[in-house]
Amino acid sequence: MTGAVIHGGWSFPQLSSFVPNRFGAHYTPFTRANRRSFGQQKSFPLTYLGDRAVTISASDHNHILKQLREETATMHGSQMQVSPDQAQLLAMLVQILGAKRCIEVGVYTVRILAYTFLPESGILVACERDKNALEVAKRYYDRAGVSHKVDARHGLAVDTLNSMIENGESCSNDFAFVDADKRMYQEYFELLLKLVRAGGVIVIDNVLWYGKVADPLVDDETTKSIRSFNRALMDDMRVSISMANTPSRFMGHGVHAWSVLPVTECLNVLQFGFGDRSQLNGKKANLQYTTSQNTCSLYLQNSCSQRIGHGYKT
Ligand SMILES: C[S@@+](CC[C@H](N)C(=O)[O-])C[C@H]1O[C@@H](n2cnc3c(N)ncnc32)[C@H](O)[C@@H]1O
Repeated sequence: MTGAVIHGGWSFPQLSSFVPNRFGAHYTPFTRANRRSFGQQKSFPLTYLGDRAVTISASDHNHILKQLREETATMHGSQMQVSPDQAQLLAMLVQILGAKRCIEVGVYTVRILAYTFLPESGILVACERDKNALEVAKRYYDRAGVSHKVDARHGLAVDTLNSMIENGESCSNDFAFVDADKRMYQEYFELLLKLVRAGGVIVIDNVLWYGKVADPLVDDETTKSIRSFNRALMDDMRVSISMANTPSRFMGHGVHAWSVLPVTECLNVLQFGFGDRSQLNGKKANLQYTTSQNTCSLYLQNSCSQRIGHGYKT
């Protein structure tokens, strides 16, 4: 096969030989990967693994958090809440870091677990533009007994972050989590680089955006914006980065990739997204596809040959 790549016993044509198929209309555009309906594949469906990961590593043992999840599930936008395993990873980072001052950009209702690890003198600045969601979050901060550690700011996150800088809070924060408007990621990042101290951690969610950043067929504004943010980060000498893939039951897409980006002067940043870091660098990305009788799957050549896209023959 011309241009084939051998990986893990499989032979895949290079992505470049796949792309023209779009124009030849051999395949419909990719859909989100790893849904249960794709469970006939040779690899384990990652949603299943996600379910297992949640079950074995991060059950909602905090009953207040569980109630919050249940209430949130009835709300508009409930799919936005992070899964328990992801929340637990954040909580562990906050704990390991010994964070005292945290910033959350895009709160919705959840994430209490992370901030229960803040010391009594600790503070979370919670930026959220949705008043209703923030009210729910505040009610549960009360119930969890952490409301004295939360400075809930209703409004646009950029305004809140700018006002913190104006108030002289630069370099005084240990940890930040970014999960609001994806098209604003670069702006949030620049502001947080000022606000978070050297040696702190910045966590960024959804950087691979359901695998769309690696799908050449997707060019909506949000995806393009995340792509360009990711590219900029790869070349940003102020940070060093890392990404962890975590399965996500609640997001329903199997692979949920998270990465950590430390700043050169030891500021650490963590990205969450979908897929693998190799997706983020156009030059290094090594995407392949494989076909069966009726389907076509897009793979990343990484340690676990993740399937990140799926299409059907037309
Ligand atoms: C994906 S949800 C956050 C989920 C939450 N971080 C969690 O982990 O469960 C995104 C939230 O960001 C908020 N948001 C979006 N754009 C915003 C902005 N420009 N300023 C403040 N909040 C924003 C939305 O209202 C929404 O509640």
